[in-house]
Amino acid sequence: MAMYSRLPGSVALITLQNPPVNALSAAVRQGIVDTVQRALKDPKVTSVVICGQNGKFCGGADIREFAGPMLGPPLVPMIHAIEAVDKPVAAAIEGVALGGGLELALGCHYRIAHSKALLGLPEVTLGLLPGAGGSQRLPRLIGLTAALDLITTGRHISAAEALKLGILDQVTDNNVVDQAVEFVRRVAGQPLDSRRLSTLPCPCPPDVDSLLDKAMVKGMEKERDLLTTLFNSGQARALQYAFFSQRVVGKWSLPSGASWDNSAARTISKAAVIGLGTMGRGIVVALALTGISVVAVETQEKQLAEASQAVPAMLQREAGRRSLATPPGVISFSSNLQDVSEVELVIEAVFEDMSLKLQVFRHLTSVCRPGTLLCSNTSGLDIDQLAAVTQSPGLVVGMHFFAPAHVMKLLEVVYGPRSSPEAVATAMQLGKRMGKVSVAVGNCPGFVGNRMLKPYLEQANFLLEEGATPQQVDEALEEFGFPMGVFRMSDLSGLDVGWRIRKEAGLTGPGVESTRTRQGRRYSPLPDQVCEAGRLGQKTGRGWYQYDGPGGRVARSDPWVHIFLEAYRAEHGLVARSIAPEEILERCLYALINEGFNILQDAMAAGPEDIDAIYVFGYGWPRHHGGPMFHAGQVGLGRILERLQHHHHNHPDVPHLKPSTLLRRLVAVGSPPVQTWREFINKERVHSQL
Ligand SMILES: CCC[C@H](O)CC(=O)SCCNC(=O)CCNC(=O)[C@H](O)C(C)(C)COP(=O)([O-])OP(=O)([O-])OC[C@H]1O[C@@H](n2cnc3c(N)ncnc32)[C@H](O)[C@@H]1OP(=O)([O-])[O-]
Repeated sequence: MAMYSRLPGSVALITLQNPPVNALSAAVRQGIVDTVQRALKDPKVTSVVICGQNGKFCGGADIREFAGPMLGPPLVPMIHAIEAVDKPVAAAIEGVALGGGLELALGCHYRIAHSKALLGLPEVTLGLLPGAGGSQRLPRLIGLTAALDLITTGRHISAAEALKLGILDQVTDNNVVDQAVEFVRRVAGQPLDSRRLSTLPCPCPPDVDSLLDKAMVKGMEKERDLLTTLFNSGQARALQYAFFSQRVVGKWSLPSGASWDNSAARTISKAAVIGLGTMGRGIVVALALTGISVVAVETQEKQLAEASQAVPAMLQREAGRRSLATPPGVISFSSNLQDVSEVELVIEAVFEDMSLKLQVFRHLTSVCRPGTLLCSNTSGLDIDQLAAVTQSPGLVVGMHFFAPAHVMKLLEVVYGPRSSPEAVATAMQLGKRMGKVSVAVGNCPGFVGNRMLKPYLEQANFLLEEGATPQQVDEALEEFGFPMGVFRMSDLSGLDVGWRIRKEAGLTGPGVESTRTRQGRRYSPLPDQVCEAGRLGQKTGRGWYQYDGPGGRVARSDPWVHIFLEAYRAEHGLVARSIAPEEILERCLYALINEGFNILQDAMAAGPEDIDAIYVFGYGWPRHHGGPMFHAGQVGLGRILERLQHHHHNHPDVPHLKPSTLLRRLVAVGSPPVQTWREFINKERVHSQL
């Protein structure tokens, strides 16, 4: 909707009304068309101001409408009509003017913004282009180079930057509507031709040839054709899904019925971090950046001395990167666990070893005030076991950060069977304050992300046994869109991490027989043998690849690995075959997706959006493929099921390839869209089908 009012002094005010961001829904567009007409017809009105309700100008086209048929007046002619009005029209921009919101403002003759407003054309992040004249008006206003930067990056810019670029006519710290009204009163009666951006020539740099000039003449038509193509593309659907899944996960719910809207979070102002290795340091920085006072504890003196040098430098760098003032003096370092007695929340980030973590939790529960939340940054250990040694098991949750913790956006908040809704709500809210995408997940080995990673890694190793090279596997995955294939990623994270976990699980180590079947299923000892050869990845300069030296970054193919793989295959009587990239993708990705279905079935994630957000924000899953579960829907659930059956038939000793019951059930009911799975799963659970 849009509200019309006449202000004293012949100014018409049009207020967009569509909470929370005044997106340009069909009703809003209709409202704008009607109210602009009214202002035009009213002879007493000499100028018009368009603003948005509740401190937000406009968040753009209504993304929720993209999935359905186009209803109501289209955006492009509506904006053209505003530009053609012969009374001055100004946009009063508060909060945001993004996408179609900025395009609407560019159709107005003047733009006045509040100093805190953000502007941008983020369509590219949704797989679209600024298709309501933005790709045409912005270059005409600020030149090709600056416009291309904004359109291709989709970045949000401050009002100050927008003023400098020439997008805005005025920036104010005061009431923006009042300023805009005063502005249009002042300019009423002045000629408007030079303010109609779509009619202006484009200020091109001298080296742009005449071809481009011609292209600009047909720009509006080209924009429309390209937008139509993009609207129908799978990538745009995936990117729009990713936008919403990021928001859906914030509305968490637990099987107990506790959820974001019925559980109160505590606001934390004082926290402690125990253990100042790589993860602990990152967590300290992430907390400090939100203005929380942090007691950073490390019992090993050498590590403490190093951390107290490194952490302030990290904090300063990260604050600079985010254009924030470094919060002064919020971190205190200590070697004494006793010093955490006054904090409201503790995050334990010691070495991933259950007995050590248990020891820390026993200590914490005796040192901390009653009511202190105790969190563990474990990447897969049992939260319930940790809770069991404390006085208040309800106040224990997992906070699984991803390295580097001050940079990576994902946070898995792990609830155990005894975690209280308040503890989950507090951890979720704290994550949000730290700028993370927090996802609530159940307590199972590896939680969600690492649990799904296991079958993925396993398939990659089996593919090496069967004839692939690490490069071939990585290339197939990188071609799909991962920034790094599985072997390059493993080299980066360190091969000893998984090795230690396999040793603890009794899968390898002294006394374990070196066969390719362990604990009743196919097992590849390849990664263990690479570690036994002292090759732990980038940190040792050798792993699945070779590097220039320890800590080297550039992966190069290593003849040692090829000789090693040949010898391994010969020893086990395996005949190498040529493996197509399609098989590599199917085996790695479908095994991972299948585990995703198992996780949904086990209620360890509330819905497919949770899994997809985890993979996009924590594991480099290409955003333009939406996430593993969304991708499954796009490939077709029937096809995924059929291929899993095929691979399981060929490898019956690999349980991860056995299609999950949930996948079968979804195919049986006609493969409904991913957005409906949550409801389907809940119903199936009620009827005990899962
Ligand atoms: C022909 C067309 C061409 C045109 O060029 C195409 C476009 O304009 S493409 C569009 C280009 N525009 C963009 O890409 C801007 C996308 N939006 C954003 O970047 C952020 O939402 C914004 C910065 C505006 C606010 O951030 P914040 O304060 O952290 O708040 P938040 O993020 O949590 O959102 C609050 C609620 O608003 C909802 N919602 C938001 N925007 C839209 C929308 N356009 N539509 C519908 N809904 C939208 C959001 O889902 C959430 O809903 P819920 O049910 O409460 O979960």
